Amino acid sequence: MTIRLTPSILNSDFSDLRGEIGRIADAADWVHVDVMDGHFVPNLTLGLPVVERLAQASPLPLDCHLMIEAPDRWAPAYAEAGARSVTFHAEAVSAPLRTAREIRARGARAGLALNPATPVEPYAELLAEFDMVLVMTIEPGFGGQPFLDSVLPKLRRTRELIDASGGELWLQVDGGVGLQTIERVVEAGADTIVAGSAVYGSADPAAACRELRAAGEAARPTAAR
Ligand SMILES: O=C(CO)[C@H](O)[C@H](O)COP(=O)(O)O
Ligand SMILES: [Fe+2]
Repeated sequence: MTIRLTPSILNSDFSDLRGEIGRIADAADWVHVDVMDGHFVPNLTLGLPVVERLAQASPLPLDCHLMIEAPDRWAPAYAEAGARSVTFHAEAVSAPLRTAREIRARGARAGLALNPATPVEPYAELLAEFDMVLVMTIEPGFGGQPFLDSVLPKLRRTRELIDASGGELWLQVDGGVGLQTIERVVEAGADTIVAGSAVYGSADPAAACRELRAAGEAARPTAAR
């Protein structure tokens, strides 16, 4: 298990997204793009036309986190727009298998996101259809919220289910992850780390990425090193 860093541009300068991604290009693995529709979450960010242009302009592959209603209808279009990973919420989707298959058929990785109060067990049998599970460690909608320790048992349980499935799924955490919390999530089994304000709240986002990666690698469970 290696640590993958997928910094979120949610709290970056939206008037210069290409430049903001450029600041982390040498220090991160992917860029996490938070798509919010003002309905599934009480915040509105950006949508398909912006993702399509970013996919062309970004030196890093796009990891799109869809916080939208009706992902059945919209998620495949994000794969077509060039996102290399498309994650939709379990709470919003009607047909998770069909939607995951439609994302994969368009050449992107398919992710399933779980809000803090959503259990993972009902999805255990579906994991083979996905490439990633995203465990939210805040209520989605806004960056800069405090990390919810209460989600850690579910994170551990998700790691167990992924290992038992024999699959190669990535386990992503999103929300309130920074130098103070990364050790906890990596010890609990996360291998793919979203960090928004911890990266773009820093004067040197690339240095913040390198520090986070070092702290994450140091916390990796011994057997995984
Ligand atoms: O999905 C999100 C919010 O819903 C963001 O990815 C997340 O909040 C990142 O920001 P921070 O690290 O500051 O919590
Ligand atoms: Fe996110």
